[in-house]
Amino acid sequence: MAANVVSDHVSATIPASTSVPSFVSTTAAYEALSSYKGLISVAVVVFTILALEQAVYRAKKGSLPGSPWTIPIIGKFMDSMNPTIEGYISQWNQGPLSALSVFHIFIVMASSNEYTRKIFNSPTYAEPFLVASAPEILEPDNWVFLTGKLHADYRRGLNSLFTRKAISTYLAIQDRVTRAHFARWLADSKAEHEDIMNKIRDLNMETSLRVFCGSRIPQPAVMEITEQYWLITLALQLVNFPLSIPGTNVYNAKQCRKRAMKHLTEAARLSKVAMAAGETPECLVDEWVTLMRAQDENSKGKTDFSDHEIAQVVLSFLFASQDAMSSGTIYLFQHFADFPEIMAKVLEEHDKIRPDPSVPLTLEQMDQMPYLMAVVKESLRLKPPVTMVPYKTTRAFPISETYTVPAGTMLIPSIYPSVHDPEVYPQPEKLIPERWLDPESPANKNPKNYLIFGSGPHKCIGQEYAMLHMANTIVTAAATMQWDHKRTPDSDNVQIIATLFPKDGCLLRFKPKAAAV
Ligand code: HEM
Repeated sequence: MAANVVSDHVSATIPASTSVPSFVSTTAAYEALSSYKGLISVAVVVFTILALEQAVYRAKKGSLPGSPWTIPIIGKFMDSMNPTIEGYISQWNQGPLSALSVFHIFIVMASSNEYTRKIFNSPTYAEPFLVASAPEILEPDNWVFLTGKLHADYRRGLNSLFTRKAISTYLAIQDRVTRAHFARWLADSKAEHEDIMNKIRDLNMETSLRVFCGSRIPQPAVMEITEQYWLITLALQLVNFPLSIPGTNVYNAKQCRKRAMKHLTEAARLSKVAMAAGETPECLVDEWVTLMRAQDENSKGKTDFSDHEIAQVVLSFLFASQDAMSSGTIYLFQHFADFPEIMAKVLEEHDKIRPDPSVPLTLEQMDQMPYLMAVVKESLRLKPPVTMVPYKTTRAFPISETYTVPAGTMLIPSIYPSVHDPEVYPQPEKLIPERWLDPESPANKNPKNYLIFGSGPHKCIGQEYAMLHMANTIVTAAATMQWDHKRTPDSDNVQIIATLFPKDGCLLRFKPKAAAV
């Protein structure tokens, strides 16, 4: 019926002079109108969806600053493909909380210290939300995905791996591995300056694997994991094709994880055999197995870790540390070269404590080098490896008096603004290690701003180990080698590959030190 009405109307509008027979023109017009009508219907549906998208975004955004509209469908996808620190700063400058959306994922970013800390410390409302592909990469039952009491209990079982006593035994391993890498850097040193990104990544990976697994993991396995780990870093970018199909970053990372897990599980098995045979513990896994053997049912936390679980924990440590440690170490090398007066002061302090640089440093000696530790702390502050940590709300989160973050929102506490706050760190863009030496300085009076390692129940478990590893690496490098930095217009610019790196990769040239052993 309706069709007739339309066709009558259309035929009436066909000019009488047309040479086309009227029944043909009527049918053609009818078809044209039908497809026109179809197009209109599609347009109405699309328009409704887009309007709904804007309405949902605006409803969730509420009073928060941020674009009043979201770019249809993709939101700020293009920005997240190529993140820049300038882009983040402009988002943070919008307010202590601001909104954006990427592919319908509603995101609230916190820039103030107050809100950032509140997110880190509100486990009943928000939990860490690594990248969407993380469960594929690490396996969904990896302990890093646990929450609440389960997480706390599991983590308690791991705390013994990072006590001062444990860390002091790792220093000698770190020393041995880093010196072997320095020797190779010197042997391979060319006339031109070279990008040190890969050198540092390799050094950190081998150090970590030897600290965690000692000789329980054979050298070819160390090399295989070191060579392939980059595949995991690539899959960790905030935006990635989410499915694991051949050729995608997530698929490649998964294959890399499978190979790494095979080696790490075997290392755990060998460690259990060696400890049962009464061998002396020589690495983190050995210490852990020894502790497990000594624990009884009254011990707190989880104590019965299988080979697979041990391997998963080691993998989680690699996952959490490799990029951040590489970022922190690269900037230390760059800062030591760019500020020779700071390097000279570190060496002056060091030479009194360790006159013979061929001997590994002990933890007690590290304790006697406050200036060195201040430089490491300040270098991390200036270029925080982790600028923000994605969390997700598990329920509506009344974060302020005027705004409640909806359940299921990606909520991002940002570290960078807290450690660049000019009230707490005057001249925040300058490397000033001395700010950490005066107990009355605003930096020391406001420890809550130093969020480099997070805060709350998920605070970095490897913080002390990481600081000591980086301090040991840089001071031993400075005591045994010389290097100069080829500065480029990009040396102070930042590229974000999961963590922060100098945009030019940091071009250095190494030489042996005349008096170095
Ligand atoms: C410069 C080096 C490092 C930096 C800047 C860093 C930073 C961080 C940050 C910001 C977090 C999130 C904290 C939170 O959500 O509150 C974190 C978590 C974590 N980090 Fe680190 N980290 C570093 C090195 C390491 C190392 C060496 C290890 C292990 C040996 C490690 C293991 C972990 C683990 C397992 C977590 C998750 C803890 C949990 O969920 O309970 N990190 N780290």
